[in-house]
Amino acid sequence: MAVYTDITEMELGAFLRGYAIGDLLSYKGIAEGTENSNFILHTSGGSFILTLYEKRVEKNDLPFFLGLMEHLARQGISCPLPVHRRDGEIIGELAGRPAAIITFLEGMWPRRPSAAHCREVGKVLAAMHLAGADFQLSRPNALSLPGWHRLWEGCVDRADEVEPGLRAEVSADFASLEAAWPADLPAGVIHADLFPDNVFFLGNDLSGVIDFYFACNDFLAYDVATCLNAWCFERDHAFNLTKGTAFLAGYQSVRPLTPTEIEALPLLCHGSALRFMLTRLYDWLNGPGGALVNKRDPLEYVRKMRFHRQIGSASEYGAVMP
Ligand SMILES: Nc1ncnc2c1ncn2[C@@H]1O[C@H](COP(=O)(O)OP(=O)(O)OP(=O)(O)O)[C@@H](O)[C@H]1O
Ligand SMILES: N[C@@H](CCO)C(=O)O
Repeated sequence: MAVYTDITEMELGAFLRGYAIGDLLSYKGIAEGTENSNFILHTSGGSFILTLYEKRVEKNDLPFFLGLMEHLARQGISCPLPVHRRDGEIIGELAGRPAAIITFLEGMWPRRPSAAHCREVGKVLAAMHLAGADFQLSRPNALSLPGWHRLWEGCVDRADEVEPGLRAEVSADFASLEAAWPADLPAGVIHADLFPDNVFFLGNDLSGVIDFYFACNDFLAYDVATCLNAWCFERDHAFNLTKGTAFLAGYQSVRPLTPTEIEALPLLCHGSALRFMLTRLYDWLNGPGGALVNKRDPLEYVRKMRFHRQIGSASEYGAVMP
């Protein structure tokens, strides 16, 4: 569930008087998502998403996230456009939380991504990387190596409860990834969480990208690695080379990867798999409500870590050297 903070019609009415988006016709909470409270609003001016930002999102980061959406939308990327209030601001306050309204995107996220979906995602990821190049704000990746360590400290003592031997396995990964992590690859603004549930399609056409709340500055190829993990594995945990090839070809049709980026992919995929394993493991062990609702499986990502460890070259993902 993702309505942590409820709002009354009166509160919402007062909040909406700050905007020029017409009269409220209806609103309801959205069950999907895990981080923030989201509502769909129908007004005489159209449909919108209202988000109340919960604990995990730093208020100081909101100008980066919302400013990025506005920047990308203006560059032709199909993503939500933050709605400005009558006073010109895009961040307000509702029910004691920072809150914003963004435009509604039509479409559905693909429950079973096809190679055609993967190709389109590759293209839009590369287009976002190019469009982000002249975005003026920056935000370091809070979930790179030092952030992974902080998460791990919160789980290490109980890791073996999730799978015996996990503690030793992950500790060894930290050592090898830290020793080899690249220092110098093309960098810029990355989405950092471009999973299928954050990409909408109308049929086979990509209609929009949402959820920029992990966006940050990091290696562009790290975003490529995250998508290989999120889009190109099957439910039985096997890597699908056809999907990997389609995703990378889509990406490279818009922004060719450098040979150094391609060579780094196995390492970046391994690191990105560790990153998502860690947030999942942390939530699994420390999240609210014990073992209840909406918890994502850390072991899915342990399997991906194991897969990437034995990769010899990025051609095994479908990458073609320029
Ligand atoms: N601009 C939008 N247009 C249409 N639907 C949207 C839009 N933004 C969000 N949604 C809907 O709200 C749901 C939750 O949004 P979002 O993914 O941003 O939430 P979240 O709490 O950050 O979740 P998580 O980080 O776990 O994905 C989405 O699955 C989608 O159904
Ligand atoms: N995409 C993340 C969830 C939070 O955005 C995951 O699958 O672990």
